[in-house]
Amino acid sequence: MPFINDKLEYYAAERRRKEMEEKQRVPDVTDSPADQPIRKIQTRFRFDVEEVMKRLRNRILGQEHVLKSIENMLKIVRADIADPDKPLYIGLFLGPTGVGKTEIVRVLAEAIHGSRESFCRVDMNTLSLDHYAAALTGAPPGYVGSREGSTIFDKEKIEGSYSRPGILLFDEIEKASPQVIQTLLNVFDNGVMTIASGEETIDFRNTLIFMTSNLGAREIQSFADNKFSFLAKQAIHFLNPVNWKVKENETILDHLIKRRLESSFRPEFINRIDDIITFNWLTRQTLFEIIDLFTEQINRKLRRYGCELELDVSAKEFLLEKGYDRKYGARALKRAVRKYVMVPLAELLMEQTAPEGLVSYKARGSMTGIEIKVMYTEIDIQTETG
Ligand SMILES: Nc1ncnc2c1ncn2[C@@H]1O[C@H](COP(=O)(O)OP(=O)(O)OP(=O)(O)O)[C@@H](O)[C@H]1O
Repeated sequence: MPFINDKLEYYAAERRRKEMEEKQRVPDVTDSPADQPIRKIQTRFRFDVEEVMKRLRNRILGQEHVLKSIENMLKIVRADIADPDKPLYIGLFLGPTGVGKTEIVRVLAEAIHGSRESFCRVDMNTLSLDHYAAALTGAPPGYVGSREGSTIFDKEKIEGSYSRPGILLFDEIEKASPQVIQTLLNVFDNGVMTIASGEETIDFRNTLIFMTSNLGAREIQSFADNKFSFLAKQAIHFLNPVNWKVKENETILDHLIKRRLESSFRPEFINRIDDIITFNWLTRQTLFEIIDLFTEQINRKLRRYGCELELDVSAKEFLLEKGYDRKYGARALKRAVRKYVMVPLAELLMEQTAPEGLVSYKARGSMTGIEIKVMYTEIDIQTETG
C-alpha cells in the first residue's frame, strides 16, 4: 500500500517541519503579553520594596521627597541591576540636625534585617586627623601603638548576605580628613578594601552606603531666618555675570548647598555619589505627628507590663510648645517628651502597685505642665516584647 505509506511519511515530515519551525521561531515583538508564558523574575534579593517603604512611610514623616529617592534606589537594588563592581548605592544626606537623616537608616536596617542596629556606623568626627585613616584600613604590620589588621569597620554588617544588602553609615562626613576621604574614594571605585595587614579584604559591592552631613545647614537656617536680606545678597551675586552659571531648574538653595559641597569636597568625590538629598526642616504639623511615634515607642515598652499611655491633644500641644525648635528638629521635641512625660511616668510606674487588668495612663496638658492620671480597666491587653 504505497499510497498510505506515502501519506504517513508526508504527515510525519510535515509534523517534524512544524516542530522545527516552532523551535526556531523568534518571538514576535507584536505578540500581546497574554500570548506569552508568564514568569516572575526572581533575583537573589529577598526583601519586598513595598513592605520596606510601608514601614519607612509610617516612621519617617515630612520627608516624602527623600523616601521617593530611597524607593527608587531600592527598586534598582532589588532588581539586582546595579553596577556589580561598585557599592550598591552611595547616598549623601544633607540638612539640619534632628530631621531623620540617621533615623531613616535605622528604619531601613530594621525593615531589611529585622533590627535597628543592623548597620555599621562610623562617626567621621573621630577620624578627623589624617593618621586616624589607619582606623579604617587597620594599622600596617609593625605600626606602633595599634592592633595590626584591626579596623573599625564591621565586616558582617557591611557585607550583608547573599539575599540582603549590608548597610554602612558615615556620620558627619565633612569632618573626615583628606586621607580618609581618599580611602573612601578607593572603596567607591573598586568596591573592595584590603586591610593593611594584607590578609583580609572587606567587600562593599553588596553595601548600601549612606553619608550624613550638616554642611549648608547654617546657610539654610539663615536663608529661612532672614529670607529678604539673604535674597538680596544672592541677587547681587547673580547680577554679577561671572556668577551666571546657575541652571534653570536649580533653586537658589540647591545652588548654595552645591557650592558649599564643592568648597568642602573634591569633584571626584562628589561625582561618585548616586544621590545628594537635602532633608526638610520639620514643620509644627509634622512634629505634632511625631509625638504619636514617640508615644508608640513608649507604649511598646509599657505593654510588657500591661500598661499603656495616651496623650490627649492638650498634652501634645504643651509638648509642642516646649519642644518646637526648628534648629534642633525632633531632638528638642524628644527632650520635651522625656522631661514632661517620661520622668513623671517613670515615677508613677515605680510608685504604683496595680491590680490585674489594663493600667492606662492618660496625659493631659495645662498651661504649666502635663498631668498624668492612672485609670484601671478589667480588660487584659495583649502584651508584647521588644
Ligand atoms: N522626619 C522624622 N520622622 C520621624 N521621626 C523623626 C524624624 N526626624 C527625626 N525624628 C526623630 O528624632 C530623632 C533624631 O533624629 P535623627 O537621629 O534622624 O537626626 P539626624 O537628622 O540624623 O540629625 P544629626 O545630624 O544631628 O545626627 C530620631 O531618633 C527620631 O526619633
